[in-house]
Amino acid sequence: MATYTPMIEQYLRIKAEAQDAFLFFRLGDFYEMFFDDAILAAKELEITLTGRDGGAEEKIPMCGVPYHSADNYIHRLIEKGYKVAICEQMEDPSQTKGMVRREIVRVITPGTIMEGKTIGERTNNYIVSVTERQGLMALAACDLSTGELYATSAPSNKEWLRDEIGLYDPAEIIGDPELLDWITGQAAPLGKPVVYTPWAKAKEESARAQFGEAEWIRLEPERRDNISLLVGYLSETQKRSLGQLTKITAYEPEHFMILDPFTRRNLELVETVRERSKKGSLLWLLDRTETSMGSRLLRRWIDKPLLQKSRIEERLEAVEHLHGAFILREDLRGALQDIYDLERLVGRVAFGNANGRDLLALKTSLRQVPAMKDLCGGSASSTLRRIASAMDECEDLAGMIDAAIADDPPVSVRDGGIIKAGYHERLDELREAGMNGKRWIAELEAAERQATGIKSLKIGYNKVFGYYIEVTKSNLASLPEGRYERKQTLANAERFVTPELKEKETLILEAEEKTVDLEYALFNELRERIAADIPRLQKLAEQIAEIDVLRSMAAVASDNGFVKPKLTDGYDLVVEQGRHPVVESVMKDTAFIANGTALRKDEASILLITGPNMAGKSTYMRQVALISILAQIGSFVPAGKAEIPLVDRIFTRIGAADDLIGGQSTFMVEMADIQIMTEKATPRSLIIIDELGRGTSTSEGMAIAQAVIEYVHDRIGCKALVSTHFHELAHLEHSLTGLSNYSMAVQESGDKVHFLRKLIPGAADTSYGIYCARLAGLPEEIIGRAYGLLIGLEEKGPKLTGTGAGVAKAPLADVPQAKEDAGQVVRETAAAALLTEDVASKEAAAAVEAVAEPLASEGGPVVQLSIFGDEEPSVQAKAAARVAEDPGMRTLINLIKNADLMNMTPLQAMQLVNDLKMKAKDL
Ligand SMILES: Nc1ncnc2c1ncn2[C@@H]1O[C@H](COP(=O)(O)OP(=O)(O)OP(=O)(O)O)[C@@H](O)[C@H]1O
Repeated sequence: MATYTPMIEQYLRIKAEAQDAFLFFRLGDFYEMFFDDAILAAKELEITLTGRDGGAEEKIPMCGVPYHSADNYIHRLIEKGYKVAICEQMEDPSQTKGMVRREIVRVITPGTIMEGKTIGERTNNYIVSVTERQGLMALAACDLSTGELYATSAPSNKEWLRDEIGLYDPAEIIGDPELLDWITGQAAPLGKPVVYTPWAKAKEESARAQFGEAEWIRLEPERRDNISLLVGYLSETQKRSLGQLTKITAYEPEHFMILDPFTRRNLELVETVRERSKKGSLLWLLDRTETSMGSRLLRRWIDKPLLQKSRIEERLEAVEHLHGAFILREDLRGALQDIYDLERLVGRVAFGNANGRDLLALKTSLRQVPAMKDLCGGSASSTLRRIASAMDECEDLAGMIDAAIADDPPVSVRDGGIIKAGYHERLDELREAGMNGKRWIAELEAAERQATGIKSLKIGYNKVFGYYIEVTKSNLASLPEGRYERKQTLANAERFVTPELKEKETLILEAEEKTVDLEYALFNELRERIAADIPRLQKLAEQIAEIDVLRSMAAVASDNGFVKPKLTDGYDLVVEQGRHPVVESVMKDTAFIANGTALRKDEASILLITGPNMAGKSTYMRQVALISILAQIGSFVPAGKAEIPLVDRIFTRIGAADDLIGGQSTFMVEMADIQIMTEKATPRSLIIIDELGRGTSTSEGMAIAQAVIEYVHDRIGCKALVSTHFHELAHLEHSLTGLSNYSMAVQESGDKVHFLRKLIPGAADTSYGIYCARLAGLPEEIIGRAYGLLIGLEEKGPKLTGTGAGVAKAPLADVPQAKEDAGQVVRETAAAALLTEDVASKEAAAAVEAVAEPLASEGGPVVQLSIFGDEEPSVQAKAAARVAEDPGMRTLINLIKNADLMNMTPLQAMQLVNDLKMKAKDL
């Protein structure tokens, strides 16, 4: 064991308390790091790694950052997902004999950081704690910088937990290790890198004291447990009062529409799928708020659309009035523009790091409240009047700040200049003494100049020598002997002091020191006084945010031609002239084509939408979901008219987010989503599936698509929009009474296709996939070849399926040649497979034939099996005969033959497809 110096021993003792954090160990004007911390920090922060003698033979790795610029380094580490423990000197080294006592004063973690650019102004920064006890899962989400704390719980269900966590987009998650393990293993698209800390130390008593007995006992036991844990973690890391946490906003999950993280991403509610930017999302379109608090609240509303009609209508009522009152909107905007981020200001007041400028910002904000209150109080909206009447103007607090804080206070609270003259008698006296002293010095300077005749003589001040008389070398001869004591020699001047100057200096410096100390004490007193009123300020911040959001929604509605939706308790969703709000807003040169939607219980609750690529299917389906969400957050909607039933959950299965999922195949993800949908959807849900079944072979994909659609129709009975490339599924309209075929209209002219973006009744018969490939700029050679292959395939298949019926219509000059080529390739491939020694290929080829034949003869489902064409029949027939002897093949054939399709449930059909696949694999 190495023996270290006492200081390194002290370091190691303290480091043991903060194993998972960088320990910033204060040594004079630096924070130093040692050992592994130093090696890693030097790399992460790109600072020099040095060594220090620490008593052992080898030097200890060390690096450090200056105390004054530490914040910058701390934020860089936090951004990279590390924690930083700040260890300060707890005693004045000049007054201490031996080693200075040091302690960790705060552990800064990604989820508890209060300031700096790590936390976006208009976004929350949450730490989430998760627990599970006796079949119940609980979650609490806390933003220390704003003082928000949300709590909820539900019967144990990991998907629920994942969805709920997704809403908060936390920077840090603490709690039960098993739950954390599961969450880390999830592919759920959490927005930013998350720090996970298993945590089991609860502080129930502190939590109870923090929120008060009345609030505490109202909470369910599992929520109490969870919050006790969170408070345990916060007090252990923050080591100070958490005065900004004044209330717990508990909520029941079933009061809000459920949107899983994939749906939120697919619908680009708060960020876009590709760039993950706010720009281009629904939030971006809706966010015309003036305050950061408003912006954060709007996001929470989008995250949690309401399910209670009365609450939605309350919001709609306010939006409607603001929509029609341009002047009121503008007046409110004017007032809101001068309101700072009250929530974060209050957070800093509670945390003890608010400065003079923060308090001035608080005062300026509070000064706007009376005008807002008047404007809302006098409006025609009962919702706005209700908010206004509950608003506390906090005039007393604004008055206190106004009386105390100077008009232009410095950033630091320790250097004086922060308190106004006239606020405190003793302070005024001390300032006067200081001023008098300075005046005396000015007079002395004039007198000395006169007495010595040296015009350039001046009296100056520095921290080391205090006040001095400075005389240039050329004038030294004019200085009388005796009275002047030499203190410092410069290149071309000498500095002196006199006894009377020293005496005055003591008086002046004493007065200045006392002034600064008193100012600091007075400032703290005021800050604490305001801290005692935090709940009032937080309530006010909420009301201002709400007005800001309602005003913003009205402005968006007015500028974008939205209308007020009619909410119903019924089933039917009927939209006339609906538009996709974001796509419409970014379209510059062309107009967005509006489309209606009618999903009715007794007519069509499922729309099966076919149509070419690029025709606008995804846009249309997303638009229906967004209109529902907008209506349920209390916003107007982009439509001519809309009747919206309350939707309890929106499921989306849209390919765009697939690239986010690591480790699982697109198809498996699709199936897992569908599985959750079949389990969780209710008749009040809305399902949106884009290109169902596309992740697997055409035949299986189509079978699954049909089975799923039937299940949604027969078992769930909810509203659904399904787009598909499988035009064959159009026949479902005959067997499913609640399904209607629709397609996106296109117009062909010459070899061009025009997308009309209009939803029309009836199914489409082509995909124009290759046409779209050409639009995307693929080389003509590939396009020509693809058309050729397609035509070759079409002519050879047992039945023409899916894509490409329209291809023949495209008059491409090189099609005949391409077709010829394609036929040749197909022939060669089939022949090669059968004639080589590759047994697997031969058998596969024959198996295809063998399976196809009985299916065709029994009129079973049509399968796209056109890869071999009908050349070389004798070779294939021989191979088929050989394979038919195989017992495995026979089982497979029998399975298909005996399948009673008419009496199968959709899930049984899926099971059958799966069994077939397994059996085929074994062959
Ligand atoms: N109603 C509309 N009015 C005007 N332009 C539209 C409309 N709908 C879609 N578009 C434009 O068409 C483009 C393609 O739309 P979308 O992605 O919805 O097509 P799609 O049919 O889903 O295609 P794919 O099957 O290839 O995904 C959009 O990016 C948008 O710019």
